[in-house]
Amino acid sequence: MDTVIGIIGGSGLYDIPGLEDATWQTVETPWGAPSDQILTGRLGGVTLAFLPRHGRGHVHSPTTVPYRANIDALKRLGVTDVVSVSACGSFREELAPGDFVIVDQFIDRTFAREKSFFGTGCVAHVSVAHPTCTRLGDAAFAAAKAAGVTVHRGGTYLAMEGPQFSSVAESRLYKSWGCDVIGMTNMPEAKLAREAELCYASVAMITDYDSWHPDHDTVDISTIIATLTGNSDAARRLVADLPDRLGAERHTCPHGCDHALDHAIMTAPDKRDPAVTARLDAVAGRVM
Ligand SMILES: CSC[C@H]1O[C@H](OP(=O)(O)O)[C@H](O)[C@@H]1O
Ligand SMILES: Nc1ncnc2[nH]cnc12
Repeated sequence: MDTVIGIIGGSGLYDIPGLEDATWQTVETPWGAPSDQILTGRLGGVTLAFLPRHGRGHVHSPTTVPYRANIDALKRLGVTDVVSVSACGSFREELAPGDFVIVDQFIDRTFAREKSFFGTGCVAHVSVAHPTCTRLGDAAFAAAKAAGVTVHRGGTYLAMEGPQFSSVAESRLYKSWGCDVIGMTNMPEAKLAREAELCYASVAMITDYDSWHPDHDTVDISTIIATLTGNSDAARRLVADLPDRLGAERHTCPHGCDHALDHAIMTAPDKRDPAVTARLDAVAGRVM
């Protein structure tokens, strides 16, 4: 089996220059249209698919990003490994603006999004105890180092609904919970990637200290954009280094990400709704 790398580009990352045979492809899914066309091509001998999470021109808010369509579309294109790149606030002094963090845990505080491919007609429960893939996170960590950025391995990402930033009281609360970074988009994306049996890693690009820090201004969009402008080249260097780390030949994930559905579906085969199972062709076809 071949490795196919999927990159979900967040705020500030809307394209990947330098792909061989680059084509923007329209992909249709049973969950509607993805955020945008998907840029496919070859990089370092590996196939890569790039999806701008908010769409080119930043048209989708964190709440309206079509997360299910995005993950389904990547799966449909044969993607095996998804790396998310996201702008994030920091809850720790030592995670400074400009640094990258390879996130490994999440606290999901979003509440206005569809969070599963499954439901009435075909119920499934996957584990997200370890919501990111260690092998893929290690590759992203090494690629970030090679890209010359200050990068930290491991961190808990608080996913908030947005689109407004947190109040000072909320920011202090999340910090007191032990969260490391905050953003608005990695949930339910990471949960859906697990349901689709895709390895998922998240690269947080720190843009600000949110609103808890006594010596820094509370977060606003102009600070974020200023930091992102400096960060986007480093993010592209990181992406360019990934094919070498992952290799063209894909082996079974040692952490089981690609077998997450093995024992997850609860609904008896004769009780499954055919219309619901038809929608799951790409995501769960392996076990249906
Ligand atoms: C542009 S600031 C807020 C916005 O940026 C982050 O998006 P992404 O994770 O796609 O980089 C954050 O989660 C908010 O959606
Ligand atoms: N402080 C913050 N809160 C939520 N999302 C963010 N994205 C970048 N900085 C953020």
